[in-house]
Amino acid sequence: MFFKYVWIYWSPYVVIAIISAICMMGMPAYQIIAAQKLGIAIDQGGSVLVSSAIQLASLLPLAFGSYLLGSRLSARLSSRIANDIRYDLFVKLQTLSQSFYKQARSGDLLTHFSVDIYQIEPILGQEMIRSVGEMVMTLVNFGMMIHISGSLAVISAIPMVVMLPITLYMMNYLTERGLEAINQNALMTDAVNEGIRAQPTITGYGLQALFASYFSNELRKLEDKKTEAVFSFLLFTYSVKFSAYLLDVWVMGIGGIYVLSNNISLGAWITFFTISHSMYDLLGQLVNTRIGRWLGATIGMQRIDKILTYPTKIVDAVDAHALTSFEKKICFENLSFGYDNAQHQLHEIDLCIKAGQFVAFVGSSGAGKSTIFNLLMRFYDVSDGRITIDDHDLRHLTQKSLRSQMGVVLQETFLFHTTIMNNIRIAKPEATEEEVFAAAQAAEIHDFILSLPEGYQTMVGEGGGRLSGGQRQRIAIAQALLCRPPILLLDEPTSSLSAEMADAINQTIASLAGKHTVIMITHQLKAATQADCIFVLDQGRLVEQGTHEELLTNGKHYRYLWDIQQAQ
Ligand SMILES: Nc1ncnc2c1ncn2[C@@H]1O[C@H](COP(=O)(O)OP(=O)(O)OP(=O)(O)O)[C@@H](O)[C@H]1O
Repeated sequence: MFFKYVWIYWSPYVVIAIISAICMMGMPAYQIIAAQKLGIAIDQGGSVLVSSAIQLASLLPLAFGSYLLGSRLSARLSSRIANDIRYDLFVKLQTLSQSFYKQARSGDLLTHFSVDIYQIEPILGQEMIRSVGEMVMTLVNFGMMIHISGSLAVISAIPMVVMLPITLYMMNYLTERGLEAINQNALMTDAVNEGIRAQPTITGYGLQALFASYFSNELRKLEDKKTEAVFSFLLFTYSVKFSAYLLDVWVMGIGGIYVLSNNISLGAWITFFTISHSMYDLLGQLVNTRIGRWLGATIGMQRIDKILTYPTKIVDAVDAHALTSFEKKICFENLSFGYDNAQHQLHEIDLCIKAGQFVAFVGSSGAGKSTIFNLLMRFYDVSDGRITIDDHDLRHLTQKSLRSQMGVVLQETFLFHTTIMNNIRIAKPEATEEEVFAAAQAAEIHDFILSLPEGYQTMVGEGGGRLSGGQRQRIAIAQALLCRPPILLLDEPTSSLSAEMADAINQTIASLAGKHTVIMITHQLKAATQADCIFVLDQGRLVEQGTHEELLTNGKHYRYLWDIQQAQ
């Protein structure tokens, strides 16, 4: 899996990577030459020492400069590739369905962009190039050892072959421990995230001690997981170091026998030993430093892979066509739906909404109102029956064209930390000022905006915090209206507002009907009294429909809900 991503993200930069790898071989190549010169000096006497030193001194800046250039190129490559992954991850997250977000943990998602990519970044750039360079140099070193004495080189390598399965087993063990530590780190981030978001509730109910204890529990688990991961890694690195020292002793012993039996000269043996020492050094680095980082990167990539390969459940059909307008009606035909196969949340719903109508879906909590909304936006596909828009099955339309016919106002408005002008323009950045003013006028917020000292250039604060709930909601309506959508979907647009503010927004909404098809989901019946048709849901079934007056006279469930709400 890791190499699949190496291939994907490296292929655009192969040339630069090769140049960088070659440059980085400057220093190891210098070390081989230095070892050769030393051997020659021992065998031929001190006379060649001065000329060797002069040659080495002139080579050193070249080798060092080339190494620095390679490092610079590979550092750039690391950041570029890490950003490519971040970008793909971000884009993928934008395409994932609501069902993904219902079960995802935000702390975990944020950890992908920080910890996971942080682990991958050096590996897919510098470390990869260094590792390739070190592997090549290891082979070159071994070739040199064979050149000096083939049999001595083979005997020297025997312990490495023995150690290979142990190393592989330990790598596997390390990966598992590392994955556990990172997953626990994500849980800890999640707890912080929740603690910040739930701050008003925590303070309001005096839950600080409870949350502190919950967080401390998560920290303790993190401490355990990290200790295990770090200790197993240390164990691994020490055993590699131990093996490298053992190999030195092994080569020294075997080499001694070779020299004593005149199989090689002392100078050749010193060259052999210096090269083999530098090869074990390289291998030690490769295994200790690089493999540790490689394992970290593999863990990060495994976690990111889950997102990058997460199936996009709602995809456009191969023969999907674009919906260019909405002129007649939206119909639910014998529609049933369940979030999972075990149970349906909506049962056999039949209804029609004519273009230009103002309709409302009402019902008690859990009746299925938001589910209707999710299906209309095609965040999910129906289980049975179908939804049509101007006689086109939603599943045969492109999602983009379907949603371009809709403007959405959600229960909780999210405003970006920028100006009012930019916030209204969010869905149509190219909108002219006049178009923005017209949308704000229709949402009845234009005059208020002009009354602010900086007018449309007023910064709204993080999450729109400098505006009241009602003002935020009107800006959200202006946002939705800017694209002049034929259909306006409103999800509990007044639920968090005062009665006075809710009445004012309800008047604004009613005034939009006719110009738009307004579909509102609300549990506040008062918000629906002006609707042309109210659909009453109960436990996922459409139990009644009609105008407010008709339902008050003939409806049982509606009348029941109305009486309860009036009594409150
Ligand atoms: N993502 C989901 N996965 C599984 N079940 C869900 C999911 N979302 C909602 N449900 C279930 O579907 C049913 C209808 O929920 P829905 O949110 O549509 O009701 P609602 O009428 O909008 O309620 P409320 O007024 O409280 O928002 C409920 O029983 C709910 O538990």
